Amino acid sequence: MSIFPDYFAPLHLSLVGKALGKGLLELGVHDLRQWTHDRHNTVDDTPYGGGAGMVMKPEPWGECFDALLDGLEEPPVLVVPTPSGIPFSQPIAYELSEKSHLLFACGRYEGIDRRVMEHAATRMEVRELSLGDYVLNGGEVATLAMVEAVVRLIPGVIGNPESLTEESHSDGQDQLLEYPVYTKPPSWRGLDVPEVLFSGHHARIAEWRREQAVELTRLRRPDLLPE
Ligand SMILES: NC(=S)c1ccno1
Repeated sequence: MSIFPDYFAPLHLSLVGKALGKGLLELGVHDLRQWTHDRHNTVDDTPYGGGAGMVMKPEPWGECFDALLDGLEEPPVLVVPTPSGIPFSQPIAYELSEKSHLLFACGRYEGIDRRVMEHAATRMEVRELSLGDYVLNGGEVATLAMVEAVVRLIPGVIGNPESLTEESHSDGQDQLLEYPVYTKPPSWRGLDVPEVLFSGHHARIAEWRREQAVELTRLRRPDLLPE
């Protein structure tokens, strides 16, 4: 749900697009203005208590929920991308990938009237999630990122599911950052591929990759290292 539905055209590309084509998931993009009734399709108003900017009115959201939940066998999960949310993470992506229906509420302006999330919580699970400690102009870009992170975990979307086990933040990597990867040529602009990767000695290669992952994590994300 967004006032800029065209933001989601990229979801018809690449892996998500292929998954849609294979029927592994369905995608609906809903223009919130469809649930306004004035000639200007107004979705915002001035904030109570004063302050800069505008706040998204609750009425269009409520009517949008009514329409989208109508006829659903079970309630969806409402995901609200917001800088004030719980940090989005790979474990949360896995959790969401197992849900049957996700709704993404893309806020704009100074945000969505708080009563929208309070009302939504009476009829579905609500997850206010943040991509990081920075502010975007709206929830659309964050939704694109979250949808990609979630959809790629749906069985059948990624050709080789093994590749999911060795990437950063995966269980197969103990949530460490991913080790460096190389391909041909063996030497490029004076830079050589580490010899161990030519050894054919799988145990040594695995050990080297683990060491690299631990070192990279220690340098960049010591918070991810096991206690
Ligand atoms: N950091 C996130 S998710 C966000 C949403 C809107 N602005 O920032």
